[in-house]
Amino acid sequence: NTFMPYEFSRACRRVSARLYNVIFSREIVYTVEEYEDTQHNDLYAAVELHLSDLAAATARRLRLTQHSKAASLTCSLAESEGLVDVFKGSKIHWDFSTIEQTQAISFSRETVPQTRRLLHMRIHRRDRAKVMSEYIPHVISNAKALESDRRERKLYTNAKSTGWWSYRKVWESIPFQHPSTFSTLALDPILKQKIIDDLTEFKNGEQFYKEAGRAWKRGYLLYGPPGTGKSSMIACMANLLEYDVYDLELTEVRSNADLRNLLLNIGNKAIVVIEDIDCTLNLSERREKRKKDESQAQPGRGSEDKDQDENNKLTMSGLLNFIDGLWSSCVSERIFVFTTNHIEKLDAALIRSGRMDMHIHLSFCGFEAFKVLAKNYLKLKDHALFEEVRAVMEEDGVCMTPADITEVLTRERRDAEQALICLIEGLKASKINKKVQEMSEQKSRQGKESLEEDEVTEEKKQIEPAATRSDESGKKVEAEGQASENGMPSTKEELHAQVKDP
Ligand SMILES: Nc1ncnc2c1ncn2[C@@H]1O[C@H](COP(=O)(O)OP(=O)(O)OP(=O)(O)O)[C@@H](O)[C@H]1O
Ligand SMILES: [Mg+2]
Repeated sequence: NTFMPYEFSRACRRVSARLYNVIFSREIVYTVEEYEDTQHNDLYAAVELHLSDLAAATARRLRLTQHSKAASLTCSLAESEGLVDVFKGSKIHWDFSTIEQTQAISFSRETVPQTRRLLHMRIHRRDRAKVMSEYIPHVISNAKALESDRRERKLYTNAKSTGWWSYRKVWESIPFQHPSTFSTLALDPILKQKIIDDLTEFKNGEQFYKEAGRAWKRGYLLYGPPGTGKSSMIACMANLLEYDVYDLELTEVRSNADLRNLLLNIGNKAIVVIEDIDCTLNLSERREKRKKDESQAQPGRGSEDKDQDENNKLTMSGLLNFIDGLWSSCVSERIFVFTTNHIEKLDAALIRSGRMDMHIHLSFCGFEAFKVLAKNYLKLKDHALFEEVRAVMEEDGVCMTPADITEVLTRERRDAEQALICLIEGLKASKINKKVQEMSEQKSRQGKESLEEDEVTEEKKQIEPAATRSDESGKKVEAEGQASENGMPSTKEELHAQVKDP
């Protein structure tokens, strides 16, 4: 410093370093800094995540981090530590370093940390093009995949919409931790495989949907009696695809605008669920009820608000647009699942292909499905009583839902044989119950018909002269006599007695 001014020595160093690089070194060094000005550099986070596993396996000094939202730990290189990543035959050297900043001045609201973190990538000159065009995109996509694996999945439900102030937070969430997976789901193996294949194809189908010009979304309608595993299957889907679940409670949605707002706040990689759609879909009835409630609550409100009410309603077309309108295509990788116990009650427009692409019927437990339950609940792969279970299950009229069966197996799980005996008894009883139910339904149907006949006769009585009337009533008594001679039991006890002792 005494003999050579600082500026001159710095210029000399620069020139000599450049000359050395040009003449001798074949390396190129890229630096990825955590913050560029005050902006967080996404590439830094991607590289750190990409190198995490490699660092854990090869580096000797590491930093361990647990982010509040991440499910697992992240390993990263410690100060001055390095590693070598190999990509398509090229070696990529990564080193980590930090620079202590004496002062961090920030004019924006974001604060810049005092320590600047840097990752240096050293590559051979000949690999420059390959690294830029292939390696860096590979690092980014790998980091994305890792991030979705590691992040904690959420179960969202729509908050009650009470007015404009609730727009800011339309979904409330808790961590999604349902243990149901396709290996624990009792279902016919062929159907199960078909569903898994369909879901996997959907997840990997970004290119296909783009080329076909379709929005990257798919709809599943799950229908069947209560307790056949519809809700469980949604959990299985979420666990297989690693998507968040948005459980949409339609009864809390006031208008189409609210519904659209909810839709816009759903991220990608999401399963949007509407449970028991047949119960929540009676939109017109619900609307009337709400209007009535509101007018009761505010008696001053009169017809001048009618027009406004018309605009503030949830309609079927609003729901159809929610599923496949233009707005629904804004975010990709989304699955819609509706469940119902009564598919016949649903509007054909709602369940047409394109909205509900796959209709999945979940029904009573078959033998193959039972084997899955026996394995999960009793740890049994085979047993001497299995054949008897199969025989009873295949008998006509035997029907137990997986939920009923899991109840028996849970109760008797300490003694597997006892559990199977109870199950066989339960299956046999279900047959009797079903017959009793059918017969009582038949009887109530007949009762209704005869009531209608009575009404017709009553009307006739009023029209026809008295002489004819006596004839008709005579015939009717005769007909009733025949019905009881046919042996139709009149009380429930009689029905039971007949079924047990035919
Ligand atoms: N297919 C199945 N495999 C394994 N367990 C099942 C299955 N179906 C039902 N269960 C068990 O029964 C319970 C109830 O099932 P679930 O809630 O999935 O039925 P659901 O079809 O959604 O009924 P609902 O129509 O009443 O909503 C679950 O907690 C699960 O333990
Ligand atoms: Mg359910």
